[in-house]
Amino acid sequence: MTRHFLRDDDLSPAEQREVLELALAFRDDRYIRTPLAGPRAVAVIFDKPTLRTQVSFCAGIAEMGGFPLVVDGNLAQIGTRESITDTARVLGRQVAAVVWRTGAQVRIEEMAAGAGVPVVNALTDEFHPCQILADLATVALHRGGVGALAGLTLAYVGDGANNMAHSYVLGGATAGLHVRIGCPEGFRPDERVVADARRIAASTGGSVTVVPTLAEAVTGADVVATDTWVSMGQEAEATARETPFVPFRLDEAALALAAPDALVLHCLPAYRGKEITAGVLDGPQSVAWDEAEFRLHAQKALLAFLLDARRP
Ligand SMILES: NC(=O)NCCC[C@H](N)C(=O)O
Repeated sequence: MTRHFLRDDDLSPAEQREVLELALAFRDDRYIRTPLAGPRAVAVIFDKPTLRTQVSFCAGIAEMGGFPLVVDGNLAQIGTRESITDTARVLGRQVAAVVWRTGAQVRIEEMAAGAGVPVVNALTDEFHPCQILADLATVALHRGGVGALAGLTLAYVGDGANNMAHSYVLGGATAGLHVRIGCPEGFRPDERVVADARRIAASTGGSVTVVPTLAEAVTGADVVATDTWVSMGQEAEATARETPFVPFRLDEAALALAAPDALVLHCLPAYRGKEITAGVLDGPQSVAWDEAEFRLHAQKALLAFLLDARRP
């Protein structure tokens, strides 16, 4: 059966652990698995800006023996020049897997339905599951392994309605984390995603709570995360998207509420002085640079898992 990674809960808790263990192993030895040797091509398509995601997928695919075929979404115009379904059928006959950064989640669902090869979500408006794998692997590295994740409290503050928040909710629940989202009213996560995550959390021992203040989210947390207040595609609303989030800025006073050794995550790009202060992002508790490195290891682990899962 062809496996896809369109949202965080496409991996079961056991599968997520397997991928995270492999991500840590790839950190120690970049060439332990080369499932794309041949080389086989992987299409890596971007309908939105990218730096980390493009570099980490391309470097990772190359390190696994494959060929990263970057497709500029502006040229391909998927869904406009050609239907998503027709594009999926064409790509599936030519490449080993499809990695796509696009807008609405339904677009990547349509791609997965027609491709016949693994499809990976490299960020949509709704989810950013590859980033959460990198985040979880980073926390595991600093907290004594994948087995140490369950039971930790992760606080995310800022835009609770964006892709990162949704993926923290789902992927965090899968890992058995207690996920606390601190966000303004009007920027809360999708209730359906929260409900799905709570169902998962019931089996992993995790939990999901959405709270209206930064302090309620961050106090005592083991991990504190934030993200831009203006996600890609929301640039026109940038001014309106500032005032409601100011009380949710991750600054030194906010971090002082967390556990004394709390780790700070930021998926980057970061806007110092907006959602996070320079002192926190560049400070001793920040693991944002390990997190950026783990995009590479985690995505290699994911691709290796998905490509293996296809073998009878
Ligand atoms: N490291 C990344 O891939 N960054 C993701 C940026 C997430 C942000 N919420 C956005 O959608 O623009």
